[in-house]
Amino acid sequence: MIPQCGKLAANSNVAVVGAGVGGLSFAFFLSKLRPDVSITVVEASKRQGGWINSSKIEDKPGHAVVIEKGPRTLRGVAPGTTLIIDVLKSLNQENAVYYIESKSEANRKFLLAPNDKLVQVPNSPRTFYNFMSSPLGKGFGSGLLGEAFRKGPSHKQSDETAHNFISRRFGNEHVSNNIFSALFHGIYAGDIKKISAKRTLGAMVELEQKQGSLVKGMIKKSLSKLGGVSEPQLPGSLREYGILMDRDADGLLELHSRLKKLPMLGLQNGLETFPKALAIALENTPNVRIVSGDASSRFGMSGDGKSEIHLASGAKLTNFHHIRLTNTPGVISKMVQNKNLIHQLQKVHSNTVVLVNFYLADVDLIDSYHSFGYLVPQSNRNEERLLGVIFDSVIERNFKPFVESGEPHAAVRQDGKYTKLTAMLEGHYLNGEGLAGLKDNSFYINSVKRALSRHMAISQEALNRGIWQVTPAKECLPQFFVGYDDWLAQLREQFVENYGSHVSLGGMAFGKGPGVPDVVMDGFEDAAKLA
Ligand SMILES: Cc1cc2nc3c(=O)[nH]c(=O)nc-3n(C[C@H](O)[C@H](O)[C@H](O)COP(=O)(O)OP(=O)(O)OC[C@H]3O[C@@H](n4cnc5c(N)ncnc54)[C@H](O)[C@@H]3O)c2cc1C
Ligand SMILES: C=Cc1c2[nH]c(c1C)Cc1[nH]c(c(CCC(=O)O)c1C)Cc1[nH]c(c(C)c1CCC(=O)O)Cc1[nH]c(c(C)c1C=C)C2
Repeated sequence: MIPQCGKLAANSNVAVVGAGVGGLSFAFFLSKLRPDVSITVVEASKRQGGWINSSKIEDKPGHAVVIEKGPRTLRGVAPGTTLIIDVLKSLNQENAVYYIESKSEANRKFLLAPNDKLVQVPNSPRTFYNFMSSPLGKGFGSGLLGEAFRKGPSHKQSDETAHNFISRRFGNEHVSNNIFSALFHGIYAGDIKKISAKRTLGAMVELEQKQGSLVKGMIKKSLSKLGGVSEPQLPGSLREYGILMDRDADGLLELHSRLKKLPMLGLQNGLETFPKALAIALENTPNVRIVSGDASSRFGMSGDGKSEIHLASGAKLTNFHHIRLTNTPGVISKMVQNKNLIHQLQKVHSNTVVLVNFYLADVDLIDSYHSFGYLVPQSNRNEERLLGVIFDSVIERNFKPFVESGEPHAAVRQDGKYTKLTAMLEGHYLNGEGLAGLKDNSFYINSVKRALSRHMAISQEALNRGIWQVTPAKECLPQFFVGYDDWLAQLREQFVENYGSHVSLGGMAFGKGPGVPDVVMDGFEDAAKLA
């Protein structure tokens, strides 16, 4: 987000706080658009990539296995994914791109019913029948049939919880408790009963406000599409990207048209391949430097219209015309001095997710549940406080090379069987206790073993033979509370009051959404506003 501001003067200095994918993308695009501008990226840790963290273990001498400790897939439909793939192409790394076909088993998803049975999310008449016959189907059929006749709120309200919105539209709370609460676990690690409907279900909220109901709105939208088969168009942000970055418009349109039909994509050696490629390109760019292992402790205006950053090491970086912050509101609140700003930033809580990675060579324990994975809705008793499980080995074995010259994915080449999965726990369940409530690694490993045995009948003996790793991602996912959009508008005003156009905000909490594509697109758009 950049307040309405002028372009950077020639030979300006810009600082970027954070070398996650948001900060690296912003720096990359700005360095391309304005090679005269000096850019300093300040990163607290010694590694770059932020929550994107593709680590490696060696299960046999010389055989490296990628273990994802953060994101691993990108949704194809997001315009930001087109940007990511096109940047990888410009860096001659298109061969690293893999995709999952819509009809692939890796695009199936399961939900855990209250009776601890895994039920596939419908993608065919048979799976629809099975789903509706399960406890998860309660209230869905009647809710959908009556949805078009249920009125919206008597008064236009600014915001409400996603739970209230869904429950009003379906005329019962079962659909939220059984289905939508699981999706909110799988994206926000959050509690649907506390998250903003406007921020997370904006398109649905707009349909109710404008068309009176979701079904009416979707029918109207479909009919309008039937009216005129329009030529495929590039979204505005991609058109701007093509022009400013001198990318072939037809090629971009073809790329975007192809990507938006793909449910998800991944990268060889993990998603970290993208931030790594950005960091290498930046390190080979004149006027750009990355300072790693030294946190920004505070920043502010230095009186001459410039801004400065104080580092944890005691060093001070001065003479900046613009500072880009790409951290969560809680982290930023520790860097500012203004009490009102601190108070406003501290209103946003970020949930902690505990990731438990499991790998076992030579045997496929996932067997009849081959899919992307499963999510646990709030209607399940869920004593382990499990949010969901991703079946990485199923995803990897179904990856197809995005370009013809691309090699089959290592998992496919191997053709051997193996089990790789990532369980995610805690999230909003930890909120009552905070970080002090985090348990030790063996507690989480045992919780996942119990859950996998109960949900998938995987034997404890097999689970005991595998490799386990536990990674607490502390305060990683900002929670979009009810009224978040109004909060963000107020925060933007406060930043302009305090820093004019000298500071901008990027990253999960301030842009279009929490996903990598959103953060990368925000980075491009805001770099373009300055350039
Ligand atoms: C468990 C998990 C799973 C996810 N899965 C997906 C997925 O499947 N698909 C998807 O699209 N998205 C996913 N996401 C979201 C994705 O990780 C984020 O969108 C993306 O990584 C955000 O990047 P960022 O640069 O905005 O922030 P971050 O990655 O948080 O980077 C911020 C950087 O700032 C640094 N920093 C912090 N404090 C300071 C300081 N004081 N000074 C200097 N540097 C500092 C940090 O070390 C970090 O490197 C997932 C996130 C999590 C946590
Ligand atoms: C079980 C917990 C979690 C899983 N992923 C995340 C959590 C907290 C985090 C996360 N996952 C995605 C995003 C980006 C969302 C976006 O706006 O792009 C984030 C922040 C991706 C994602 N996760 C699911 C879907 C349908 C998507 C979007 C498509 C994609 O990018 O692949 C649902 C889902 N998440 C998890 C599982 C096991 C699951 C479905 C079975 C893990």
